[in-house]
Amino acid sequence: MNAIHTEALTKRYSNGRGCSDVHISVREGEAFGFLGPNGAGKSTFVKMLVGLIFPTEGRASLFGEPAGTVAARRMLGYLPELYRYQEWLTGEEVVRLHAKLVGLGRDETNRRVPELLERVGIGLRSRDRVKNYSKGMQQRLGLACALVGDPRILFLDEPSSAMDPIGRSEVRQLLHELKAQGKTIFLNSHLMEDVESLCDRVALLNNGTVLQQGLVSDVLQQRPVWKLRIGGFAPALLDWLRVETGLELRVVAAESDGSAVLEAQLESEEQAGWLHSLLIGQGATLYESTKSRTKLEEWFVTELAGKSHRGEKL
Ligand SMILES: Nc1ncnc2c1ncn2[C@@H]1O[C@H](COP(=O)(O)OP(=O)(O)OP(=O)(O)O)[C@@H](O)[C@H]1O
Repeated sequence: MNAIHTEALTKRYSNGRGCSDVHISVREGEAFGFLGPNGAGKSTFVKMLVGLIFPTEGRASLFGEPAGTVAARRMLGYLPELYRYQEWLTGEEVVRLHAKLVGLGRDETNRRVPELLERVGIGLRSRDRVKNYSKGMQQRLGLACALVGDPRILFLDEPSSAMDPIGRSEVRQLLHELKAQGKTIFLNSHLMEDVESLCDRVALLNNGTVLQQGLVSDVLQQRPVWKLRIGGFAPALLDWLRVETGLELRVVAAESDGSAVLEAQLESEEQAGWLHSLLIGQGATLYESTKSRTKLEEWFVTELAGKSHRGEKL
């Protein structure tokens, strides 16, 4: 059974925006990255899964329970994109409140709350009032609240957007630990590196609909970029190669001694070999040739290139 399953899930706000016809399946223990430009509909989709808004059409379930029901909500933890906690309470009180809301007993609350506050990096500040917390601290608090019920599925909407690089790397580490414990993670994020290192699968949303989805490993293998370090480079050689091969070759670096690094997206090792022989045939020296994986960010940009999107700023 899938941890998350949606069929034609659609939310149309009165202004016609939202998201439409989203089909997604996430297996238990998987980390799923939900990507897309600002305003694509990522938060809208998550809000339907956690039961905060109702779909206009379509269906969604968590471990077979219809989204929005008590049975489904019991299984999830949620860190919203726009989090705000009771600023007159201390961090510890906020997490205790959430423990109560998820029905944790006293002993478990007493054990879990300090442990979680420590784990998300609030530790010593847990007795300060939330009004004295920075945005990053409040986001850490939000993570503790999402985790307090030990949920099977975690919905995280930009979980480290307010954090400094140290905070981001701590969150990254925490998410890896949670995944290793078998939690299912649904991650909305603009941080491609985080998605790339954590997620098994991704979907790319644009203007409310899914453009592409698949395994991260497949996406990264789609168009490997080759880097060729050569000697004897001249602009005329590049022009000749472009015409001869029809490839989009780019000069990444060119030195006055004639050495240069060329970059190209190639389909196969054979094509790379052919390019090598053409270069050598033209009198260039091939110092090094390496295949690098396509980064998710390049995929994101390439897939969206030339397409209109809502392009909203945060
Ligand atoms: N309550 C609402 N009423 C009307 N329109 C809304 C509402 N909430 C969101 N929208 C619109 O629906 C679209 C999707 O918004 P959503 O917040 O889901 O996008 P997002 O992909 O999460 O964006 P971001 O990356 O900026 O957080 C946007 O055009 C947004 O302006």
